[in-house]
Amino acid sequence: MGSETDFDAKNGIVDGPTPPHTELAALYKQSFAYYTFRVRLPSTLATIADSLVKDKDVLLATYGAAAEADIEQTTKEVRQLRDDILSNGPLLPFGENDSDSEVWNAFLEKLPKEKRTYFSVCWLYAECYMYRKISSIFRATAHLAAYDYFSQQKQTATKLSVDAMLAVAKATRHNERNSDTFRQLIKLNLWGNRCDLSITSGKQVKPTGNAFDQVTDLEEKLLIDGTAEVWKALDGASGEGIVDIIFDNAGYELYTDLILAEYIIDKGLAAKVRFNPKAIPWFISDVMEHDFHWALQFLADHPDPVLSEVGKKWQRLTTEGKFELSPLEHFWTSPYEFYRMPEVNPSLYDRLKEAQLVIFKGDLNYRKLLGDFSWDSTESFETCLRGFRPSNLCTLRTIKADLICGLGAGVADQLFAKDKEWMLTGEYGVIQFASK
Ligand SMILES: O=P(O)(O)OC[C@H]1O[C@](O)(CO)[C@@H](O)[C@@H]1O
Repeated sequence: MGSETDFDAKNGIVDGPTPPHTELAALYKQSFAYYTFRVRLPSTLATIADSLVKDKDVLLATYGAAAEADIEQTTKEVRQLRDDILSNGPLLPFGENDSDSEVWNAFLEKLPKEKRTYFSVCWLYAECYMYRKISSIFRATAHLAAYDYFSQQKQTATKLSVDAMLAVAKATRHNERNSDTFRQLIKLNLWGNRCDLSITSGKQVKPTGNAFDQVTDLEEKLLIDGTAEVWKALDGASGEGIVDIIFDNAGYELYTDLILAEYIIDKGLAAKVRFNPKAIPWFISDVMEHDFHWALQFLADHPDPVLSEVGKKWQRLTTEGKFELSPLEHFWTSPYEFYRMPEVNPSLYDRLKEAQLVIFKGDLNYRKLLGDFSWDSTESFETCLRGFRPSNLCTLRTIKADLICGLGAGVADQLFAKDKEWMLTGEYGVIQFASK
């Protein structure tokens, strides 16, 4: 690879920030997208390839000796993908016949030709493409097609969170139905989104300290607090309804999702909470179906009786259908912004319409709600949703990408004056609500 300057010149990189009211893209050198494609994602890919080499014996023991050639092939292809990104290669159609290939290929086909490379296309599309591409490398093999190459990292993250999980479990067994308790739990859930593995390119972060003290301490970092409206949407309803949670990360965040879901069921705020997992390994730590079941079993088997009781209770709620895993939807792992859901996946949109509240977790879901666009920071959330209003909806997001809306006048400027990287660290958060 040539020098940074050669790369930038060759690929028409613009030396500046993303202009206002523009699609985010790695094309802008001072954007987080540029750093993501130059540094973070190549590092994620290197970790996958290195782990395949390091874990070879374990993989052979699990998938059989015949998997050796697949391990070599996938290692090679993942490294190739890394090189393709570092040389701003093209986004090519998927060759295989998987259920979502057609949707992906139709999407790629509609992109203007000059925009079909990692650094020229919208950041959201390129990053989703990369995770879909990794999945297709493994799916094409005879023995590793079902292998979740992120599962070890997700399980380690869960194990590292046991102290925090136990403290939360002990503090939440005798909750009351009231807006104060709900406020604590929704904020606990919001700050749980700090623990995602993709912002750190896979480096583990152990949640420490008392989670409820943190909720209080972090109050000034919560830039928009729509909790009261969310509570109204739940408390004012019949209790017979459905709440959908569009999952983000496994580990501690998933645990706090389930703590909130348990409260919603136990306090009669809804009859069912439906969880929406990812169909393929996604952004390192996103929850897949097997992560959900693994987490419940991990808790149920835990030697600590409080955690074990929690795990068994959540398994029971799942058996009773009060916790429900929604059918897998490839839409969540497609490149589409959510405002395009009614056209691309009308049945999913209709399903979300059944809910009294839809909770979108995390930074990537926020990017998909807003459509990777440099909105004015004071633009209203409703405007930025571009008509996506299947039901009452809210977003619980710690800020890890350079886009936002709904802030008061001058707030973003003050934050930039304090720290020019304030949008990239997960230090700040928002709870934004839009009614149906
Ligand atoms: O797990 P989350 O909160 O969706 O965050 C996903 C990550 O993906 C990004 O949106 C892009 O890589 C980051 O900003 C963030 O680190």
